[in-house]
Amino acid sequence: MELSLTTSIALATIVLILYKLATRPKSNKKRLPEASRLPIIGHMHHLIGTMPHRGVMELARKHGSLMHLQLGEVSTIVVSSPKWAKEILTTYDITFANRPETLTGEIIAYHNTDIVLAPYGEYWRQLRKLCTLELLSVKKVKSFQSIREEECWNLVKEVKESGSGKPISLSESIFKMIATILSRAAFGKGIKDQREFTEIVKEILRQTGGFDVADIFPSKKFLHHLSGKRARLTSIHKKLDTLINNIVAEHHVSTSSKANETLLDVLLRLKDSAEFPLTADNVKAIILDMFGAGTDTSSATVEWAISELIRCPRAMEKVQAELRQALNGKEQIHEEDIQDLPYLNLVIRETLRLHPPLPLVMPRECREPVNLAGYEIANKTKLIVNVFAINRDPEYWKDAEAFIPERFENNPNNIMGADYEYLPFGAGRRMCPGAALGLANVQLPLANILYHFNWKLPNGASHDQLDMTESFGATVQRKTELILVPSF
Ligand code: HEM
Repeated sequence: MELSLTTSIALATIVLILYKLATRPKSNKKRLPEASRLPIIGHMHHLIGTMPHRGVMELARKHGSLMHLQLGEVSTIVVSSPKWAKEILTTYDITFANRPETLTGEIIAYHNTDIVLAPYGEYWRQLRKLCTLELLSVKKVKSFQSIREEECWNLVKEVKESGSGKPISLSESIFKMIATILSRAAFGKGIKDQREFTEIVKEILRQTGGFDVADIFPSKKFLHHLSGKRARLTSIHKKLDTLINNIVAEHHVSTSSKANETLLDVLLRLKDSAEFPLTADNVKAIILDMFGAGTDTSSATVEWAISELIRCPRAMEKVQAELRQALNGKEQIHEEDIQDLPYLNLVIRETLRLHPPLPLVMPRECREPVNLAGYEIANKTKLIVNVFAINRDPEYWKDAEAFIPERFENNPNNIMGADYEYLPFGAGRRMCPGAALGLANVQLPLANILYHFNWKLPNGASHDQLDMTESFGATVQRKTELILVPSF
């Protein structure tokens, strides 16, 4: 059979291309170490069935503390050692100062106009300034002291009313208390829809975190519809938007004194100012952040602290003795009473080391191509800093897996290790701006729970039988509710 001239030319071209591909010199670009990968899904199969922070830590232990992960379509670099965290969060911090776009951010966070997800730039810088000067300043955090004290006291009364020796779900009570503290700080006393608002925030937190199919295949829009995620998020957003609109509409500026303003008062005062002009949607996105970033993080920390103390009776006894000696029979605790209690603070720091609520911090994204130690990193590469792995790096931490609050004695750094070996609040430009509020919302609740009651596991279980399984979502929480029996 004779071939036509065109077919012959086409075949010759294909053969030539194949020959060129087969004989082309191998790229001499240095490639980051990585695990074996599969077409389309990349390295996702290594993470199936694992908690992402633990799965990624195991991969890093095999492939190195600076490694590559292909998550579907998204090229990602993973940092898992203090040395690399320091290098990237100092020298390359500005290069990686963006956040990757996510479906949740687009739909829920008013097109990524909140603080957590806003792209690096002038708008985000203004928001951070707003946090430092107004919303999360030391003064503002202090101004909410009486709210914290009242709500902690309400929790104590609730436990007392439920009776000595009767099991209660501390998980539920702690989350409710912290959500109420934030709600009162944001909106003032008793908003009508507070319960519904808290439930929606909880639902949003359930929908975030992990490696969502929509975020690992951002170009495959049909998957976002197929998985039902887009529809779910849209429905949550509608409910949330209506609720915040109602809250704003019913809101009366409660005070003429700046010192006593709620977070919403501050935002409404600034909304039309020349200094921080904000749209109505910007105000809603920022309010949402205060809850989204502030509730689960603090409540998980209080729960993990109590869980670790239950499993370590020696530390429990020591922290309770410190509190009881300092408070000397006092009924209601004020923040001044516990400010300088060293062991309580060591317990909180050790809890945040073993259980950073955001173990993979918040992902970042490269803003331009960069050469990192000889590796070419492309624009828009995602960055994951595995703080969980860093906080447990055996090269930096003796008995890294054990709960030993004393390890922080004589270590003056509170929220960040000098060598980037301790990063529960992240580091660099995008570091948590709410650390002071977050810590205040951990310290007083924990002090109250430990001071007023002794705790044990239900049904006579021994302290080492407490289930410590994690569940990965927006934050890492206990998988099972923390049910304990108080005595007083
Ligand atoms: C124990 C409590 C908390 C912990 C452990 C925590 C931890 C973190 C971490 C690890 C990040 C990511 C940092 C990074 O990307 O490098 C973050 C970001 C953030 N946190 Fe917190 N946080 C806590 C409480 C709070 C509170 C109470 C608020 C405010 C009410 C808050 C507001 C934020 C915001 C707005 C961001 C985003 C910052 C940005 O992207 O520029 N956090 N937090």
